[in-house]
Amino acid sequence: MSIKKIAILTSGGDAPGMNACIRAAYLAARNEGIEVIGYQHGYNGLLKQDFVEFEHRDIRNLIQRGGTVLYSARCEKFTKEEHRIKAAANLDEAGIDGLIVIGGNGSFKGAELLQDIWDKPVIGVPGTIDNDIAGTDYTIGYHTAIQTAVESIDKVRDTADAFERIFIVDVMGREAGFIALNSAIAGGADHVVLPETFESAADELVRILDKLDQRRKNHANSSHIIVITENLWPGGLNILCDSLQTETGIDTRILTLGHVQRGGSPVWQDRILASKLGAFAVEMVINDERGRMAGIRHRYPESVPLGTSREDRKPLNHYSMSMLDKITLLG
Ligand SMILES: Nc1ncnc2c1ncn2[C@@H]1O[C@H](COP(=O)(O)OP(=O)(O)OP(=O)(O)O)[C@@H](O)[C@H]1O
Ligand SMILES: O=P(O)(O)OC[C@H]1O[C@](O)(CO)[C@@H](O)[C@@H]1O
Repeated sequence: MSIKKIAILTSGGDAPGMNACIRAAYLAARNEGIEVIGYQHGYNGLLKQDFVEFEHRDIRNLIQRGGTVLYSARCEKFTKEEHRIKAAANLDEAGIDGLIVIGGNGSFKGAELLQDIWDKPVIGVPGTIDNDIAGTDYTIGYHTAIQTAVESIDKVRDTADAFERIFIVDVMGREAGFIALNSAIAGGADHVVLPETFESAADELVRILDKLDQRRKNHANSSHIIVITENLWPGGLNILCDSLQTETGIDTRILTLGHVQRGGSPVWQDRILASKLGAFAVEMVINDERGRMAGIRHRYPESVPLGTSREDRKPLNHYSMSMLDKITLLG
C-alpha cells in the first residue's frame, strides 16, 4: 500500500517529550514524501474532524517543548462503538492512510478497538509519565517526571533538615511505583511506599516507624523523607501524617507534587526515546503493521501488539527495591 498521508494525535495524560515525538514522526514522514496532519484534543479531534495540517514551521523548536502542541484530552465518547465508527469514517474522509496515537494504556485500548473497524494501520507510541506500559522498557515523559520529583525532594530536604521534620512526598504513577521508587533512590529518600508491595496501612505504618526508629538510634540526621505513590494510603495522606506525628513526636508535613511532574522541558532521555519511537512508528505505518505499539527494548525500537501494553503488570526493578533498604538505614 502506498502511504500518502498520516495522522497523529496525543491522548490521556500529557507527558514531556510528546512534542519531540510529533516532530520526529513529522520529519520521518516528510522524508518519505508523506503528508502529516495532527488531530487536536485526543480522540475528540478525531470525532469532530478537528485537525491541523503540519508544515515545517510548526515543528521548529518543538523538540524541547513540554506539553503537546496537539493538546491532549480524555474522551468518554470514544469508549462507544458508534463513535469509533464515526472516527473511522472521518479518517477515510480526510484521506488518512495510517494513524499514530501517542498515549497511555487507555488510549491504546481505544486504538485497538479502532483498529478492529478501520482497515489501515493504527500504531501506538507509549507516552505517559507513569511508565506503566508493558512491552516497552520506558515511556515518553517518565525520565523527566523523575527529574522533576528529584529536584523537588532536594529542595524540600533543606527545609526538612532546618526544622528536623518528616516530609511525606506524594508522587504520581497511577497504580505503578516507577516514579516513586526511582525518585526515592535518586533523591536519597529514607523510605518509599509502593503499590507493588503495599499490603495494609497498619503493616506499612509499622515498617515506616521501624525505619525511623533505626535511623534515630543510629544517630542519623533527624529529618526524614518518605516518598509515596499517589492515592495509595487508605483515607488519604493526612491520616498517615497524623499517625507519624503522634507516634514519633516529630513534626510531619505532606508535599504533593501533582501535575508539575507532567510539565517542563523533556530531559535528554525522553527526547531521544521520543525521537526514536516517532520515527519508528512511521516505519511501522509504511510497513502496513496493524494494531501494534512502537516500544523500546534495550535501547532499540521494537514492534509489539498493542494488547501487550496491558497484558501483565510491568514489574519494578527488584534490585532497586531491595537496595533502597540497604542504603537508607544510616541516613
Ligand atoms: N476501553 C476503552 N475503549 C475505548 N477508548 C478508550 C478506552 N479506555 C480509554 N479510552 C480512550 O483513551 C483515552 C485516554 O485513556 P486514559 O484516560 O485511561 O489515559 P491513558 O491513555 O491511559 O494515559 P495516562 O495513563 O497517561 O493518563 C480515554 O479518554 C478514551 O478516549
Ligand atoms: O490530569 P488528570 O486527569 O488529573 O490525571 C492524573 C493522572 O494522570 C497521570 O498523570 C498520567 O497517567 C497519572 O499519574 C495521574 O494519576
